[in-house]
Amino acid sequence: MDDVERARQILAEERQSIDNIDAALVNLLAERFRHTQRVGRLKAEHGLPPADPAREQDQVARLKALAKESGLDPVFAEAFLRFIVTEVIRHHEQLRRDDGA
Ligand SMILES: O=C(O)C(=O)C[C@]1(C(=O)O)C=C[C@@H](O)C=C1
Repeated sequence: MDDVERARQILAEERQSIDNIDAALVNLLAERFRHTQRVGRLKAEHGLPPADPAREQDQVARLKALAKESGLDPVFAEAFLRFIVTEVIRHHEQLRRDDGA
């Protein structure tokens, strides 16, 4: 096997690992959103605010520490969490509107 062939084989193996990880991430995100939908319904039913900035601060601090330990860029970890939480809050606000309708 020549060098290029070997490189192609490694590339294919790495891509298989990446595909597996992407599938796990999607499954985990779906599971997270199932929980946040329950939280959103609870908040809508009881008139609680969709966003909780204090809770978010704790989550960001915890995830940044975990990211550092794992060798992941903590700035990226924070941006990723904020991206998800922004979508969750949008869902919560929709549930609040549905509940009030
Ligand atoms: O914990 C909550 O109160 C949630 O609504 C969940 C969640 C999250 O996605 O982690 C979303 C919005 C809040 O601002 C804080 C956290």
